[in-house]
Amino acid sequence: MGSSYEFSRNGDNKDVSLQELRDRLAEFAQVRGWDQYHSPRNLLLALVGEVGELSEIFQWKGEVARGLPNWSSDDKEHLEEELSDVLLYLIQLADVCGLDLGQAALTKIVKNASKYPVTKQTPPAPTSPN
Ligand SMILES: Nc1ccn([C@H]2C[C@H](O)[C@@H](COP(=O)(O)OP(=O)(O)OP(=O)(O)O)O2)c(=O)n1
Repeated sequence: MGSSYEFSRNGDNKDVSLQELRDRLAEFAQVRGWDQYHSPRNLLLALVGEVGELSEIFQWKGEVARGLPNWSSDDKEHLEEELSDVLLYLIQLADVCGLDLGQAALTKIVKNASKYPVTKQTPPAPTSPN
């Protein structure tokens, strides 16, 4: 039983679409009979729980440099997993709400751009020679 691609990874490095993730998640839930539990509220609570697990990774670490230069590969793998859990629940939440998350996000980016137009940046003040 199970889908032909259930355990396959994206081996050719092509972009993964939100639609593919949505479809795979829908099948994952459907073949396990978990649809009944995947109400919007339950998925939201699961999402918030995973955001908590994601936060724990950064808890007490102080500021973290971009690119995580000093992190072990185990720590980075853990971060990948928790980020994925958040994304996967977010995609499922949008799906059971009947929303197109990709289109909604694109629309929101356009809206953000008109709310925050690019302005000419004032260069930083020169430092005093003495
Ligand atoms: N009813 C469920 C249960 C799990 N998942 C999927 C979405 C998440 O990607 C992952 C979450 O699984 P766990 O609840 O086992 O959480 P973790 O993977 O974070 O495990 P743990 O909390 O033990 O670290 O599984 C799902 O879609 N629907």
